[in-house]
Amino acid sequence: MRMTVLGATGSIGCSTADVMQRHPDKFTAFALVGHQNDEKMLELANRLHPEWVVMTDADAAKRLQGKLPSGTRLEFGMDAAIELSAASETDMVMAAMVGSAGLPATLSAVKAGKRVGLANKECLVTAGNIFMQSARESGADVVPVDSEHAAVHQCMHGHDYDSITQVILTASGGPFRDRDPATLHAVTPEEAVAHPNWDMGAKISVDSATMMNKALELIEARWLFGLTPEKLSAVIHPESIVHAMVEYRDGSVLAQLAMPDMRMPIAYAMQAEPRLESGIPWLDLAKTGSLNFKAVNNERFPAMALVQHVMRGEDSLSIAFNAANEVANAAFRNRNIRFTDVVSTVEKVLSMVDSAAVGTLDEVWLYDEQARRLAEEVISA
Ligand SMILES: NC(=O)C1=CN([C@@H]2O[C@H](COP(=O)(O)OP(=O)(O)OC[C@H]3O[C@@H](n4cnc5c(N)ncnc54)[C@H](OP(=O)(O)O)[C@@H]3O)[C@@H](O)[C@H]2O)C=CC1
Ligand SMILES: CC(=O)[C@@H](O)[C@H](O)COP(=O)(O)O
Ligand SMILES: [Mn+2]
Repeated sequence: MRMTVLGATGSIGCSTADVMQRHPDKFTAFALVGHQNDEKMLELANRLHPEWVVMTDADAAKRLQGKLPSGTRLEFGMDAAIELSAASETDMVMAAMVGSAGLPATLSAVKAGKRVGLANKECLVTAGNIFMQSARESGADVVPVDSEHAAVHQCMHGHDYDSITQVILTASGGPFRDRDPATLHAVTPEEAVAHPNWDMGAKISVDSATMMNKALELIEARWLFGLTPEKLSAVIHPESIVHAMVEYRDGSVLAQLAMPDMRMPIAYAMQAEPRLESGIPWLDLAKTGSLNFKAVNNERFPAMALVQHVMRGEDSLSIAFNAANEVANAAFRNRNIRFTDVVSTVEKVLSMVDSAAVGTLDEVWLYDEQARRLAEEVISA
């Protein structure tokens, strides 16, 4: 299988490279796409010998000139990523850019009917309807990579879809799960990115701390599995060993368990059957001891209350929810706002946006830009 990896230089991209290298007989790199991290890209190119390297940032591409292994060609810009994602030489695209910036190249792969491993949840939150409709039209196989959604996929496989009564995503609760809410305004970006169980990029780590991640994942599940909000819920599970559960009409609940390491869902997306060796540590439940669960407290995590409103509204709300969060999350990481301002900024932006149906990509970008502008205004007010 010839792979194009979008976001190759990131956390998911590097875990994908690890799985590819474990199975050189099955996977080769057609194209690796990064943004600014030319040093990481050089290391990956020397390991995987792709036919193409693309840096969406032109300066980063310049820094790579003359350094890539022979046989690897260099391009720059998002258009090159869009083109290579749809190229006939690409069999599978791993969609692991961060944010709605990843939508154009991922959608290009979907429209070209590729197998798409979807880590980039922001694509579905921003344009779920258009994205899934495009997949139905092209025959693209969209396979979840997000750990909870990969778990749901496994718990649904071979079972009657109409018998599903509830899909339950687990949430670690992030680094501030047990912290006094009165102290949350003072937490630092360093504390927020220190996830207790997963080693991830900075943006998603902050999303886990605010629980925006779980809110985005409920919307992601809605589109991936075609479920109404009533059939979707989340439960706190501090150990991140059970990734999701699917409850059936007869009261049976199927769960998927694995150690928290993204190479497992990545390997499953790359080849579900027969299963691939992924390199993750074996789960030893006797060593783990106990698995704990408790209800999500929406007062501690207001993002989880907001998403209920968003899921029951039209798609403009979902676009604004994501875009405002991207702006506020970055502002927090840049120390321009406090941690507690992240979700309150999203809430304020939502209160300024009409709930309207969205039918085209042009409309998607209009709502996305409007919400970004509003979020900047809220932050600088
Ligand atoms: N990490 C994880 O365990 C999980 C991640 N996900 C999702 O996967 C996606 C990637 O997450 P993660 O790997 O953690 O993120 P990282 O921050 O580690 O990596 C992000 C990748 O996107 C690239 N990138 C950043 N900005 C842009 C841009 N404007 N245009 C094009 N490319 C860009 C980066 O390039 P560069 O570094 O070269 O600048 C990098 O390759 C996110 O949507 C996240 O929610 C989902 C489940 C788990
Ligand atoms: C690994 C993965 O899929 C992340 O989305 C992870 O779930 C984040 O953990 P929490 O959002 O549950 O803290
Ligand atoms: Mn997840």
